[in-house]
Amino acid sequence: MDVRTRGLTVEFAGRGVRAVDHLTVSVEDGEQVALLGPSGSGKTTLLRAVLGAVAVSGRLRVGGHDPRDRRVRRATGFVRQGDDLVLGLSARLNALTGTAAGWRARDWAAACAGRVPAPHAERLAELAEALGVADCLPARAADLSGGQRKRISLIRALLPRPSLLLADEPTNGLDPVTAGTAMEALRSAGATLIVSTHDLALARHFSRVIALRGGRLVHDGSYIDDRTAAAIYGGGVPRMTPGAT
Ligand SMILES: Nc1ncnc2c1ncn2[C@@H]1O[C@H](COP(=O)(O)OP(=O)(O)OP(=O)(O)O)[C@@H](O)[C@H]1O
Repeated sequence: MDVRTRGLTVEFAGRGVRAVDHLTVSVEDGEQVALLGPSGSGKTTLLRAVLGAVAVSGRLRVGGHDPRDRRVRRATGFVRQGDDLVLGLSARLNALTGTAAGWRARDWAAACAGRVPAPHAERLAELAEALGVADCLPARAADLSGGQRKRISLIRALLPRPSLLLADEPTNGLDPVTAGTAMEALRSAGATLIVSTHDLALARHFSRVIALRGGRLVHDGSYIDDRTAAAIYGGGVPRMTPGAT
C-alpha cells in the first residue's frame, strides 16, 4: 500500500505542540524508507497518524483510503517503540494476537490453550526460528528479556502478512546480530516499510531516507552521509565515515 500526505498536520492542542507540520510526502507501494530526526521531531506521531491513531488535518491517504478504514487497518502492521506485550500471556499468544482481528470465541479458546491456528502455524515457527525465539514461545512474556519481547512483537506485526509495515525503532535494545536479523525479517516481508530509527548505520541500508525536524520534512533522499546527518540533527553527530570531513 502506498502512503500519501499533503499538508499533513498533527497538533496536540492541550500542550500547544504541532508535532507534524504541513508534511507533504509520498511513499510508493513496496518502497522501504528510513525515517530519521532528532528526539521529539515527530516520527512516532507521523507513524501514529498513518495508523489512523491521532486526529490530523491536511490530506492523508493509505492505499487510497482514509487510514481508519477497516481494510487499511487490517493490512497495516505496527511495531511500537516500547514493549507492549501482555505480560501475563504466553509469548505465543502475544504473537498470535496480530492475527486475531477476525477471531471468534473458539479461536481465542484454542489459542489460549496453546494451539496455533493452522494458517499461521508454519509462518509462526519460521519467524520464531529466524529471530531466535522459538524456545521462548511457551514462556510468559513477563519471563522474557527485553530483546526477546521485542522480537515477539515483531512476529506479531509480521504474522498477518501486512501490506504496510510501520516500525518505530524496531532494533532498539537488540544486539547488533539480532538487530540485523530483525531488519532482514522486516525488509523481506514484501510490504511497504517505514522504519523510524536513531541508528544512522541502519538508515544507510535504505535506498530512501526521510528526516523530520520540528515536525517538518528536512531531508528526502537516496542516501545519508555525515554532512546530511549533521544538517538533520543540527551538528554534533559523531562521524560514521572514517576519514570523512
Ligand atoms: N499524546 C501527546 N500529547 C501531547 N504531545 C505529544 C503527544 N505525543 C507526542 N507529543 C509531542 O509531540 C512531539 C513529537 O513527539 P514524537 O513522539 O512524535 O517524536 P519522536 O520524533 O518520535 O521522538 P523520539 O525520537 O524521542 O521517540 C514532542 O514534542 C512530543 O512531546
